[in-house]
Amino acid sequence: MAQSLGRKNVPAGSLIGASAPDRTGIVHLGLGNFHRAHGAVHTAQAMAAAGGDWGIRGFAHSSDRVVAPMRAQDNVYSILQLTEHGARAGVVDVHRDTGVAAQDPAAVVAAIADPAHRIVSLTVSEVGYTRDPATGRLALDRSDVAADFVAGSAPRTAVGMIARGLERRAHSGEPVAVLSCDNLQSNGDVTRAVVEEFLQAAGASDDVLSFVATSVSFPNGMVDRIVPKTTDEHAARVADLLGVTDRCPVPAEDFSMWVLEDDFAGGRPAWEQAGVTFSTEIEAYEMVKLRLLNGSHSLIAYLGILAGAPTIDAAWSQDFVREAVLGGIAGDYLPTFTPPTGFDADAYVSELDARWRNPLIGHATTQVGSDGSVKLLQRIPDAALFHLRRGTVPHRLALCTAAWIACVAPPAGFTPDPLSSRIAEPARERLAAAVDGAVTVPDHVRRILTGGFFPDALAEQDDFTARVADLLTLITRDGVRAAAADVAAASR
Ligand SMILES: NC(=O)c1ccc[n+]([C@@H]2O[C@H](COP(=O)([O-])OP(=O)(O)OC[C@H]3O[C@@H](n4cnc5c(N)ncnc54)[C@H](O)[C@@H]3O)[C@@H](O)[C@H]2O)c1
Ligand SMILES: O=P(O)(O)OC[C@@H](O)[C@@H](O)[C@H](O)[C@H](O)CO
Repeated sequence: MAQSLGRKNVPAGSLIGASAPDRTGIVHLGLGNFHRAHGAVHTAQAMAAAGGDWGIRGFAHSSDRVVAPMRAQDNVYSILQLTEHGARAGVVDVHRDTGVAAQDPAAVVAAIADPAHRIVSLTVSEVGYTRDPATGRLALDRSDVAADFVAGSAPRTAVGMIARGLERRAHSGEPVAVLSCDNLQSNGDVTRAVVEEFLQAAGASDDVLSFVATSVSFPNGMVDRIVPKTTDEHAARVADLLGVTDRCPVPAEDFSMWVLEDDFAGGRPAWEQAGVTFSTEIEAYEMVKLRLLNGSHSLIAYLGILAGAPTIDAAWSQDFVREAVLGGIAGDYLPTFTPPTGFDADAYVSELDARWRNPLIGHATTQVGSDGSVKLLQRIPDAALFHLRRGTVPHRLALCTAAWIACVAPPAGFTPDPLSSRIAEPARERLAAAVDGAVTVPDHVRRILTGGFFPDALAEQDDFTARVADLLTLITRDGVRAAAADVAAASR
């Protein structure tokens, strides 16, 4: 049996970038697969190029699924890079300490307050920002959020932990950047807004509010690397390639992109020497990523799930999925924003084609389709409103919405493919309550679209509601291919 991976057992030539020094300069919340394959890798490469005390103190939110195996192997792990031409593996050694936030929230607060830490980075998922879907503001009425307002209580939400950490840090006044690496439009601005809303609701002092306003930066950024969940096959592949056993490897595509606003109040690693782009056009990059990639990803996932496709590449190989997605990119998404300077849409779409086609990635449609009630808010309403306000209906955005409803809140009498039961949807119970007693598909759809799951501005658009209802009717009566065919015909 192969030896276990550990700091003293890193196979020769396999280290990605540099090992971090013992001093930590970054606190990371959301120690999952994406951070380990993205921010951590770019940081290891930046330290190889220019040094720096940028070791990472990483916290998972509530489970020790990643932390326990990482600790057992000195917090090193491997990246299994999966390309169409084969796989290769490398080892990352930048986490100097790991923990579970829910088990020790005081440690998170203390780490954020510690002046040695100059960046607090986040991959807490779209759900972790605890926002109200209808308003986009911090959901003050949620019980977990409200519980965190109580002075002296141990915070449970990510926003509560960040706010309490900054409140304590205000004593030293040391500047720090809070860096969201989640798939949210204007992710830095959103993070600042929810943290400041928290502090105001919790009665923070003017000194604290002023410290956060002037000495804490919240850079916006676009993050991109497809990083699926780890399977036993990935671990076996790593053992073959590296000759050691890794209990928590991370599979990833070889593509990686990170575009950041250069606004780091406490300094930053030399990421510009490690493949990261610094730009003043972040919003445009976010639009490209969140709409063309993520929005399309959701459509591929829900159409695929309804057609019984377990992975993105299996769904993407079906003509009706490709036609709907490519039509959506050209007709529903590209007209809605001005891309960054020099952006080549054809090249970008060709690259997406290759990335989605990659058979080694095995990205589960149900992973991409999970948390749709929160993820779709980034991917559908603003783009849909762009068209609806000009008097046209964005058919593929309506199709994505109908397919999501068919998967997670199916109308009475319709049973979606069994794959749909593997979708983690935090709003499942609230959706079921909203549609309880609905007698027709249009009534079912209206209850969801006006039930606080989407912004009011979209809920008011009767044409959109009607089109979603038409398409959901087709999905339930004639199948998902018939609905996609109807969209194709309507878009000609
Ligand atoms: N996986 C990808 O391909 C990818 C690509 C780009 C961006 N992202 C961003 O990274 C996020 C995480 O993806 P991942 O692949 O690491 O997932 P993951 O399941 O491996 O990790 C998710 C992390 O988020 C934390 N988390 C989950 N719910 C939370 C909550 N309510 N509050 C606070 N923390 C919470 C968990 O503790 C975990 O550490 C995504 O939601 C997305 O915003 C992921
Ligand atoms: O991150 P997830 O797994 O919650 O959602 C899957 C995708 O839509 C998305 O994460 C993409 O894989 C990613 O954004 C690519 O950069």
